Amino acid sequence: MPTVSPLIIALDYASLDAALCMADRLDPARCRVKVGKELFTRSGPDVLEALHGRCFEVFLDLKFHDIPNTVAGAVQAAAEQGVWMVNVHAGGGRRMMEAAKQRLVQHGLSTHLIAVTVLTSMAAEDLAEVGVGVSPAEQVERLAILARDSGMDGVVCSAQEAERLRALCGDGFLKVTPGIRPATAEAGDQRRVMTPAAAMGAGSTHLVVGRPVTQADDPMAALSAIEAELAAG
Ligand SMILES: O=c1ccn([C@@H]2O[C@H](COP(=O)(O)O)[C@@H](O)[C@H]2O)c(=O)[nH]1
Repeated sequence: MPTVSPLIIALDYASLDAALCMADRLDPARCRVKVGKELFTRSGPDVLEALHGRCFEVFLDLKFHDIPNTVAGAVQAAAEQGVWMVNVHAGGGRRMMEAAKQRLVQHGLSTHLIAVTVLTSMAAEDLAEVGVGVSPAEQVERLAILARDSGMDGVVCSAQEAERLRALCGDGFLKVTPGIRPATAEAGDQRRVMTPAAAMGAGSTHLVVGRPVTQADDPMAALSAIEAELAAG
């Protein structure tokens, strides 16, 4: 039975064993899990098989960004391994996103396909350094509209932009938000952050949480505290 929880726990570990050690403490009825670049580069597809075997729905967060044909093939490969969600960079452009979507449709694959807008680790000054002279909010909005018009099921953005995107793209357009930080947690390298309850209130559909749970002294207590915060609204 798929979970109704909005929580996606980022399994950012350097080995398959360490990731599965955490997964074995988590309950697939209470959260989904995310496999990112470090873990996938170390473990390869074995990690997907192991997590699926434990009944988790998996977000494969590899943020594909390449020419359309290459990204379409990568997205197809991910979907054929049964992942619940996969992503590309919206900055790859309309033709890249359309090719990826078309490939899923052609092969009858129902994996959610979303696009990264502006990384939650980036602030206005970071954007300016790479030649983007508008605010993160404006750039997110621009890329979210492009992603929607290119057939994406949603975007990765910060919760700070979720309310605006809900108004622009509707409730059904997924707003997957990393940069989630309980009030007492350190931001670390994240720049556009929000607490779990505030993020849901702003219109996030899914909350990606990594270090506040995985690096906590008591990860399960940290997860329970987030769930309690969400239940209290
Ligand atoms: O814009 C983005 C896109 C992806 N991420 C990923 O989410 C988690 C966040 O982990 P924390 O430890 O909670 O900061 C991590 O795997 C990132 O690669 C993101 O943070 N921002």
